[in-house]
Amino acid sequence: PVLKHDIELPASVPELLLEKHANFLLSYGTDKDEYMYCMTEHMRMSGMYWGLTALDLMGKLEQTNRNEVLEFIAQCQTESGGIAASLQHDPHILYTLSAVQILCIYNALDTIDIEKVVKYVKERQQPDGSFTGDIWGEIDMRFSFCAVATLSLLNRLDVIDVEKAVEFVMKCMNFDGGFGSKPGAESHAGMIYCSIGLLSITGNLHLVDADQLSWWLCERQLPSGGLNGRPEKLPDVCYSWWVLSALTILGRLHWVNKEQLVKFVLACQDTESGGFSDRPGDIADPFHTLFGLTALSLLNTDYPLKKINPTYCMPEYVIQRLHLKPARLD
Ligand SMILES: COc1ccc(S(=O)(=O)N2Cc3cc(-c4ccc(C=O)o4)ccc3N(Cc3cncn3C)C[C@H]2Cc2ccc(O)cc2)cc1
Ligand SMILES: [Zn+2]
Repeated sequence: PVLKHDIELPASVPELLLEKHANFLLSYGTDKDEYMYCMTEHMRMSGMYWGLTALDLMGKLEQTNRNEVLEFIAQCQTESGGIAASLQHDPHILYTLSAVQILCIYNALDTIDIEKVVKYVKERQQPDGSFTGDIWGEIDMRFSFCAVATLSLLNRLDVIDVEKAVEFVMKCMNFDGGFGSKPGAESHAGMIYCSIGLLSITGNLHLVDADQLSWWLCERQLPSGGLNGRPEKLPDVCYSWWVLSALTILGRLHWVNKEQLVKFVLACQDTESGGFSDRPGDIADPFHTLFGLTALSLLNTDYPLKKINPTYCMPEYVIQRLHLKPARLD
């Protein structure tokens, strides 16, 4: 039997409900007892990065409490220099990147000890060029991207062995042109974003077969217009980001059907609460809200959204303010 790997879109989809999405994000986490607020404490720093970046894209950053956020980040920096997701939590490279991204958006890098952040990230690199996520030793190519993105935002890529880091990423490339989380792991759109992002920052995009990889990426688009992360999977709005950002860096964004994808993304809006969910009809969250908006930003729609930088997943004006020029194939 043919397995169902796609969804039916409703006949009509709502317009972009920007005010509702802004209110959804601004009120997320105000009720400290709210179920989702408690359930996401372990990734609070990333949740704040997703919400603040989405609000900035909508031109609502001045409605956020800048001082409260900066105070929280400073309190989350630990003895090791690494930054934790929440107070009293352990530091991790995922949350160290999220914190540095937020500080760059607020133009407030001087509110934490940068030298100690650099030391923490440097200590994560292994002899084979790979990176651990924290002191417990888990290796994942995601952490290589986090390390390189964090250090490049701080203009301190000099402290790690970039060549070895690139060597490890290329060991994660598969015969289908895609990338997995470790050598031999299956290709996944999220891992392709991390590897292409790292190669973009370090100026090594010539190492990939752009046509073969872009073909694998645009194969992610389904009849519903949505994109999935691997063959045989259901579409999900966050894959719009992983796939579109990589295709943009590879200079082949035009290979996807823009109109159908825009329709899918708009169908993922929650017209009641505001925000985007992974698929039409599911619960909205800040993670999918950011990636619904970044997809519309990358697709050059007429909606009043700021440009997103495909390599760093941060507003383009912030990357320009930092004088960063991540490479792209044209
Ligand atoms: C709801 O189940 C999960 C599963 C994994 C995670 S995760 O932290 O490993 N992560 C990010 C992620 C976050 C959310 C979410 C809900 C509410 C908030 C508040 O900010 O954020 C939801 C999902 C999610 N996932 C899981 C996912 C998304 N689409 C399909 N799935 C299975 C992604 C996951 C991995 C990740 C991706 C990017 C990143 O920067 C960090 C982690 C979180 C919740
Ligand atoms: Zn998703």
